[in-house]
Amino acid sequence: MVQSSVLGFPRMGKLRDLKKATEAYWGGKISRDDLLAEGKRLRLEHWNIQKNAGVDLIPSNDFAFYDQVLDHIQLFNVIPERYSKYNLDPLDTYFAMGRGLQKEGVDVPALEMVKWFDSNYHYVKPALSDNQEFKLAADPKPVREFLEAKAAGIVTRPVLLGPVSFLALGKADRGASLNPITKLQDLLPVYADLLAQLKAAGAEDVQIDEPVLVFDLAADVKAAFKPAYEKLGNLGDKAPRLTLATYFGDIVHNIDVLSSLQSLHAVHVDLVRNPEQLDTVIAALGPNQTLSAGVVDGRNIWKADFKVAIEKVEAAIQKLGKDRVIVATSSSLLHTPHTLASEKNLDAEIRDWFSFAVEKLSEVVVIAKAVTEGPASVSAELEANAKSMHSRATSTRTNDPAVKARQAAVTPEQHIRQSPFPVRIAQQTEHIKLPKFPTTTIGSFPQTSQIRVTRNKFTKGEITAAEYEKFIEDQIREVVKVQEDLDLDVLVHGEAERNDMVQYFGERLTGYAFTTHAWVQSYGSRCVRPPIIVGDISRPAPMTVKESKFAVSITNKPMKGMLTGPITCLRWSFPRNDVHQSVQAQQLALALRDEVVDLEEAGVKVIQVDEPALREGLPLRAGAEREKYIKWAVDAFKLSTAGVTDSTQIHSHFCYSEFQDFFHAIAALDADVLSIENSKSDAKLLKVFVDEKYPRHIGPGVYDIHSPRVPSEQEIKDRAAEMLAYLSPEQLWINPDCGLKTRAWPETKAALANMVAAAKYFREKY
Ligand SMILES: CN1c2c(nc(N)[nH]c2=O)NC[C@@H]1CNc1ccc(C(=O)N[C@@H](CCC(=O)N[C@@H](CCC(=O)N[C@@H](CCC(=O)O)C(=O)O)C(=O)O)C(=O)O)cc1
Ligand SMILES: N[C@@H](CCS)C(=O)O
Ligand SMILES: [Zn+2]
Repeated sequence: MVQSSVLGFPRMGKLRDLKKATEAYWGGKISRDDLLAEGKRLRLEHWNIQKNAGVDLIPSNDFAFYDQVLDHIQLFNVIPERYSKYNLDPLDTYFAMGRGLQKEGVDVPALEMVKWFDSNYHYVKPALSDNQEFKLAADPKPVREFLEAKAAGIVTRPVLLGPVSFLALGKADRGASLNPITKLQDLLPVYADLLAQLKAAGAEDVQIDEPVLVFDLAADVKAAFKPAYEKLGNLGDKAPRLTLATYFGDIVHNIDVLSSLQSLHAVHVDLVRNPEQLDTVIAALGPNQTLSAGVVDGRNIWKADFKVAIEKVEAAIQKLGKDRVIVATSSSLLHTPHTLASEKNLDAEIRDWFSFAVEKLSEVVVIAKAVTEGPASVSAELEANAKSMHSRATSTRTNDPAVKARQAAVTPEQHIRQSPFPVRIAQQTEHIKLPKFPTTTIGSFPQTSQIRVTRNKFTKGEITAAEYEKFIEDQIREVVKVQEDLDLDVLVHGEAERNDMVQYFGERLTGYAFTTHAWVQSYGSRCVRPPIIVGDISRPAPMTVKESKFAVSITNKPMKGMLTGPITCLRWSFPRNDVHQSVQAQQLALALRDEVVDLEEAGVKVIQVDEPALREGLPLRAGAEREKYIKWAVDAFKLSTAGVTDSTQIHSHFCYSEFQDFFHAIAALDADVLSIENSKSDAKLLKVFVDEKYPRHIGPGVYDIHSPRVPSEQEIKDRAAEMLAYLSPEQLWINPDCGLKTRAWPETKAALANMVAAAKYFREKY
């Protein structure tokens, strides 16, 4: 029998219940026990949904109050002393590491948070000390949650992040210099103990995620797999069987590693992303090993094409037999929204093309049944699926000849600014008039609950468009006044009218569908509702001009227009899977180009086009695919921005971007000013700008915006002084790491006041 399996389920709940409970706990509105009870309720609900859908292998320990990697940091006691020294309740230590804490004598910033592979999910990076010791937590979470499910009559397959990935995704803590992978031998006994406890609790199978296998691995990381799994896979009756899971890429380049891991029970590969790896992986399996075939997309919302999926699984069965194949989601379903059932406003034709997490459970079950019992056993499901596939493939909604004609007419010249940077900056200096060390922010100001509630009322028709517009104008007025009082140099309008920097644009572009409840966790309690690209994209009307024009009209200071770039719009939407992403990016670029030109005409002299997802889209492995991506992605940005005159200053913003291996792409954008996230990284990383003789302006973030903590003026001065070791005073802008939408007003004003004071200090000094 071919079993069905799921690698992980979204944990927020149907109505973002976990977000609400967690934020209520942080705000002191519910107790620790209330929060723990809500976590338990959600876990049980999610296990039952999977059980009722008929899934054979149901995950546990995929739940986390903040992040699954952070769970492992606490599980193995990789807790830096700056957090443990306060002897907080374990849950509060956990949140302090995730989001920082500044309260009642505690003042500690968060651990670094970075993107999870090429997704829009963020994980907390393990930070190891030179003398790092590992210790398994008492009452380990994976065992506790396994027993919790078992008590409810559901035998689950616990999910662990494997030791090699845990270490390879970590780093040396501040002041330490170790290479984390050198600690493998010390970590393995802790895993062995954990596996033994899981087995004793009744777990027969464990899913052990080693997603780093999709990367080009450093030799020492690659070499770590064999000793790790020789130990963990040979614990005999004392341990569960291990299914090693990889996702978001292929493992063909590391296939020798796989061949050496004969102690594993099963290997999971992502056959949505890389179907071509199937034969190589099968050939590397030992005679008793099982293949977990990831054929239902865990990263997108399109219905699986049953015909294609079944063909892949049948191809595996041909070689391995039915008992050695499992049908699975390609990755955890964490990256998909909870259920399509919550969407009441979707057009019926389009809705029929989608499948969210709950619906994907049925997909793995149907595919497993089709290959176990034969297609006749699920003929109705197969027929309905074939109809949906046909409907989408032939729909006129996906095809806009006018968009295609415009794309065909794009010329190389449209990607290039009129003059080179020295000419442009001279004109911009004249046109915009800025001091040295100009201060600015990244765009958004606090999205207060008043803003969200008012928008919600407008969406529900409880207030009129005119009332909402007036409300937004008042918000802009307030934000402009605050910035003037703070004496910032380049102002922003605050983005109060935007629900999200991508969704907002998706809702204004033709070719998109958008949802009401399709939330996906981005980090911690924060969620996003990615709009869905269903067809060719165009801009029926200006999207941001009204608010920017209004903002320009109420101040004498320069006002930045604020747009989300084509690659970020693409990556943080659910993209089409029937058209290459480069085509979708170019369509977005053309729509944004018109918006940029309209903003310029409206008197906006500075325009920022955010591209925080540019780095995230980089193929995970070096090689030709990467270079191709960089070419089309950079072209899309340039196409969107190069329609302006020299005196208009183009900014771009990047957060979450490790730019060391990506510098040439950022440089190729030819943006006049870059603002980049830098406050939690070593300023030494800026050396690349010197080495590469980067000529244009840069604002490396001087403080972290993810935490409510207020940086002191001195801290900001120290940070900027470090930057000046690498950047010239003429180049340096002073700004935060990213937008301020998640912050509250008191900390925002306090932090910006310190930032402006620090900038003035340098202005005096130079
Ligand atoms: C910069 N980042 C972003 C990423 N991806 C995006 N798509 N957008 C981003 O900005 N990826 C990388 C980072 C991740 N960072 C963040 C930062 C902040 C958030 C965030 O705050 N998310 C909000 C939801 C934002 C939103 O869409 N709000 C809507 C709906 C608000 C709402 O909850 N309404 C209520 C009713 C009103 C009320 O009572 O409050 C409801 O529907 O029930 C809006 O403002 O209209 C979050 O709350 O998590 C995400 C990623
Ligand atoms: N302009 C956006 C960028 C976030 S990456 C903001 O300020 O929120
Ligand atoms: Zn940002």
